[in-house]
Amino acid sequence: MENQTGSIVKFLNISKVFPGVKALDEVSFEIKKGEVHALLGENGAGKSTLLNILHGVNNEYEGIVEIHGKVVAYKNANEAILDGISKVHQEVSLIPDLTVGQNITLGCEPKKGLFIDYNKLHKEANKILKRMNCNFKSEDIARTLSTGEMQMIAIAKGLYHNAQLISFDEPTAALSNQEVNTLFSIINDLKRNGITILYVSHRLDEVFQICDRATVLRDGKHVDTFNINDVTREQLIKKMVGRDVSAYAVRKKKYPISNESVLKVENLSVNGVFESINFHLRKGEILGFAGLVGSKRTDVVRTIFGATRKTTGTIKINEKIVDIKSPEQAVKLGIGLIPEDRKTQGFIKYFDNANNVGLTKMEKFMKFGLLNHKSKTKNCNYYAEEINLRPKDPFYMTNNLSGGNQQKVVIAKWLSSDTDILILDEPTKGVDVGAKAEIYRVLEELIGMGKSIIVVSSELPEVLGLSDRIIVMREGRQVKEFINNNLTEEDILQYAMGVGNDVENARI
Ligand SMILES: Nc1ncnc2c1ncn2[C@@H]1O[C@H](COP(=O)(O)OP(=O)(O)OP(=O)(O)O)[C@@H](O)[C@H]1O
Repeated sequence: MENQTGSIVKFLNISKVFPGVKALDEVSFEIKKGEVHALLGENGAGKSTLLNILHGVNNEYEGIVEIHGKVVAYKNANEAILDGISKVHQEVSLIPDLTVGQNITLGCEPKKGLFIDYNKLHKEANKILKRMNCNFKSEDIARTLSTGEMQMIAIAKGLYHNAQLISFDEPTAALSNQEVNTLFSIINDLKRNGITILYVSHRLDEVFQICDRATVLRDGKHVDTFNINDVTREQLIKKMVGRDVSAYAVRKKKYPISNESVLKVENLSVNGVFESINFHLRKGEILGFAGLVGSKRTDVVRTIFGATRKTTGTIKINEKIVDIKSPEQAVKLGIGLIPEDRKTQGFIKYFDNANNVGLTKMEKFMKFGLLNHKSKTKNCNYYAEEINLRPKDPFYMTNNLSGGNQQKVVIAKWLSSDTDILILDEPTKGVDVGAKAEIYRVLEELIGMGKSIIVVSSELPEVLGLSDRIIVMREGRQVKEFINNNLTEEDILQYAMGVGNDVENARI
């Protein structure tokens, strides 16, 4: 029997340099066999780079990786999988038109002579799915499954290859509460079976809930590795950020809200998606939208922004009816939307930070018909400082930033824009704890300047901490509107989950 407390992975002096950035600087630590080990750090700290090295995605680095005491240098992710090192990442890449079983066994299908033995393939895949208590089958087509179920396939793929370690990178970002619970019970089950978990997340509650030990990276350097029970939340944040930061959304000042309504939405519907949405947004107010995954909050704000065509309803800006047919029109009318999917909808791949941050106000940087690069760079420098962009370099290509820093660029683009109405969809998803606090502070500043804000968020403490009023949605319907007076998470959840049925008296 193997030593349960021995290490499965040892990183020894791992360094990795990208042009202009030392992403990892002599990082050394161990992951013990059978533990759930959190890998933590701010955006750009080096977490993904280290994962890529572990999984053979990135094979040019300095230092040594040992698995089970043997030095390894995987040339690609497949070599790592065959050696028992698997990964489940946020954007699970499956072939949607293949069956679940084909996805699980892809590249290593059981064969009968020269041909794939489909009977055996489904039998083996179903055995794994049963072990994981999944309620879908190997024969199902992958495309028909939910995000959470697709993640289960990625885990099953690891188990098919006899995974000894599975890494998870922000696995809960797109999951419903129930799917998160299922995932955690599977992780506990894997752990009981001696499988090691490496867990990357910015959601600290989850880290305290399921992790045994944690390693913190900061600016590519190893800060500490410790038992999670030995630190408080505040101590953990301090290790990550290097200073005291509140991870909670708290409004420091309450500004007076005028009665002037800047946006009015009446009976807005999109056939088959959501119906009869009615609300108004006042000048200087933060209006929160709460609801479970699938409640269609994103669809509502995308429709207001002109990215989806409405079926019925009226939108008024400053009491005037407008017909917003495209996002360009919305921007002209003074509405900005920071989308949830910032990677594909937020920035231009071939632009540097200065161009991306300044994207919505290029005409402001024009002087005598020429682009004034100095003021564009100054604009970027200001916001890079505000939200702690890493690296802050205005000439750095946004596409080469870490995932979280790319998000910060998109957020900076809209914060720096001159929109009167700003809609933020999941503003702090994938954003580190330090930047969260900065974003909350900038939102407060904007409100102080008389702007109006809509925040869609799955993080209840965030909606509760920021909003003056909160609209709760469930399955495409607006089920409750609250004035945020000492509201609790339970108040919101009972409507989001369908326990409360105060639809008739929903508006206050
Ligand atoms: N392909 C690349 N080219 C240039 N620089 C890169 C590349 N990939 C990563 N970097 C840089 O390496 C550093 C570490 O990035 P990494 O993606 O590992 O951070 P992270 O901790 O995973 O951040 P996040 O929480 O935002 O995902 C960052 O400064 C990033 O800009």
